[in-house]
This record gives sequence, C-alpha cells and structure tokens, in this order.
Amino acid sequence: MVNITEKIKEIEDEMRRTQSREQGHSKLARLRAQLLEPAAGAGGGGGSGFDVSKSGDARVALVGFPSVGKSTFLSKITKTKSEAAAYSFTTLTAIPGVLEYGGAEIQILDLPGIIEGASEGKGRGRQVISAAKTSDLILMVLDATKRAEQRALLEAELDAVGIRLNKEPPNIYFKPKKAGGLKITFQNPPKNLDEKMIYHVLRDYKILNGEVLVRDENATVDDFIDVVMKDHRKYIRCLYVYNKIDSVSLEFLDQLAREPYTAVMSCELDLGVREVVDRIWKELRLMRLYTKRKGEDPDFSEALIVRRDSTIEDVCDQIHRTLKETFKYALVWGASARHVPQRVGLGHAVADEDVVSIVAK
Ligand SMILES: Nc1nc2c(ncn2[C@@H]2O[C@H](COP(=O)(O)OP(=O)(O)OP(=O)(O)O)[C@@H](O)[C@H]2O)c(=O)[nH]1
Ligand SMILES: [K+]
Ligand SMILES: [Mg+2]
Repeated sequence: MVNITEKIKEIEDEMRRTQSREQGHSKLARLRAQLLEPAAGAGGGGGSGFDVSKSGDARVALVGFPSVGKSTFLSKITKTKSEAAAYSFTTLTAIPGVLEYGGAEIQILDLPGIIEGASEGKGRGRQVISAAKTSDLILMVLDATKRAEQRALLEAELDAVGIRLNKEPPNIYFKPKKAGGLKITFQNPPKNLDEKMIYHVLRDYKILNGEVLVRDENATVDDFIDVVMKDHRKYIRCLYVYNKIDSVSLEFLDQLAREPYTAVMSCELDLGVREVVDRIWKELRLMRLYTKRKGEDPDFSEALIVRRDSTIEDVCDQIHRTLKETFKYALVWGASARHVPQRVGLGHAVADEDVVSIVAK
C-alpha cells in the first residue's frame, strides 16, 4: 500500500511551492479522508475512542463537521497548538489541551471532524463518538455560514449510539426480576405510553418478569426503551457553538444566538470566545472553592472543584476521606455566607468561589 501520510506530506510541500492551492486542497482532503477510513478487517473504525487519558476536573469534547474551527478554538483557549487549515480532516486524532479557569483545569479534547454516517463507522466516526461519550460536556462546534441542518444531522449521529443531549434520564422506574410476571403501574397515565406498548417492548427484549412504575405523564415509548437499555445510554450536556460569525449578517447572528443552549463566536476576530469559555464553565455545573488555613491568606491559585449543590460535607469528602470524623465547624466567606465569615456545619450549601476554612477537633 502507498504510504498515505507520506503522500499527504508531498502534496503539502507541493502546495507550498506552487500556487495550485484549490486543486491541492481537494486532493489533500480526499487523502486525509482515506487515512480516516478503517483499514480492511478493522471492524468499522473501532469503537474504543482514542488513547487519551482523562485529566483535570472535567472533560469537554469538541464535536463537529470538518473545518468548522474546532482546532482553531482549542489553540485559542489552551496552550496546546492543534493544526488548523482550510481543508477537511486536518485533525486526524484526539488532541488534548488544558483550559485553566480560575484555578480549575478543564481538559478540552479536539477531535477529527465527523461526517454523516459516523455512527455506522464512516471515517473515524465511531472513535470520535466514543471519545465524546466519555466527556462531561459536548461542545458541538457548528459553522454559522453552513446550512442549518448540520446541527440536526450531528444530533442524529450521536442519538444513534445512545447519547442523549441536554436531557434528563426518563422518570420511569424499571427493575427486571427472576419470577412473578410483569407489574406495571402508572402514576399519571401518559398520553403516549400505555401498558400494551410496555408489554411489547419488554417482549422484544425477552423480559418476562419485572416491575415498571411510570411517574412522568409525558413519557414516550422511546423513553421507556431508553430506561430498559440504560446501560447503553449516556445523558450528556451539550453546548452548541456557532463559529465564523464574522461571515454572516447581524440579523442571522441574532437569530442563532437565541436558540437554546447556544453561543456564537468568531475565533478569527476573537469575538465571543471568552463568553463561550464562561458558558463551558457554567454548563459543567461545577464550583470552585478556595481553601484557607487559619491565619493565612486563601490559596486562589488552586481551586477545590465540587459539583453544584454541594455542602461542606462534600467539601470534606473531597479533601480527605476521613476529614469528616474530626470536623468541628467550618468558616465560610463568599456568596453562601450570610455574614463573613459565617460559622457553619456539615449541611451548609456552598456557592461558587466561596473561601472555606475547615476547623478540626
Ligand atoms: N472566517 C472564519 N474562519 C475561521 C474561523 N475559525 C476558523 N476559521 C478557519 O476555518 C478553517 C478550518 O479551521 P480548523 O480549526 O482547521 O477546523 P477543524 O474543525 O479543526 O477542522 P478538521 O480538523 O479538519 O475537522 C481554517 O482555515 C480556519 O482558519 C472564524 O472564526 N472565521
Ligand atoms: K480543517
Ligand atoms: Mg481540526
């Protein structure tokens, strides 16, 4: 087989020498797509993602069609330089970078572009999707100058492999059992799901015994299937980011920005990039806390990261497994404190950017 990597390099060199850029680009894109195609017998591109270990406090995956600006964005918000260029499939593997955000460290994963059919193993689609599945937030990067369907197309690819975006798991209790038949109960009978449908689904999955309690009156049969298949479903938050707004009208830009879970930016003109970073932090639903030792200033260089809705008890657990046992009280400065410092117990709910001092017995 011809070495595709070498051939790509040759064309790149050739393009540097000559002016035939347009021609070169399309040839290059074709070769790079070839590089992404699974080798014969590799079983559809592999499903195990890329070999990049998780690091930091959270992971964000950049998912999108080729050339929407994923790598440009990564290079802008982290110290990592990921190659960006005008031709498709510039990025061929997962490139991790670290976004530093007020003492928190967020891993940003730049990924190869995906195309329609990715979920069926087109290109490196399956690997990209597997990597996205391991993330705490998907940043779907879209090109503001491209047709509107791009968003729905990508959503369908992710949906096909069990990724549910910006959705809570359905409020349906289901427990398969060894014997005793099926027991189906409705709290508020839904319009789009009844006992017969549930029987049908369970029969398809060869489940003959178990208990079902439908609590949500808006539940659908698809929701029920998701509950039965819960080991193969992943509920991930998604922020849709339209890049290249420098090339669209203000009117259209305004329209895009009003869509839910959506932000707009231009990496090229450095417009809205900072806002997107703030949104990433918000959508991750984490909080940064700063610890303070008695008689010393708080350490703002390193944050303690906890989930939103955390209490002092969660903070203790985060610091050390046994800290709770010697806990006497905590002092809190910041938005959650009624006066500063406020002396609080384990049940106190903390707020983003609070300073906490734990006093042990
Ligand atoms: N007009 C405009 N062009 C941009 C902007 N951001 C990136 N680009 C250009 O878009 C092209 C593609 O950028 P990349 O960062 O390589 O895109 P990508 O999504 O990483 O592409 P693949 O790795 O091939 O999937 C490059 O030519 C960039 O210079 C922007 O905000 N506005
Ligand atoms: K590109
Ligand atoms: Mg790229």
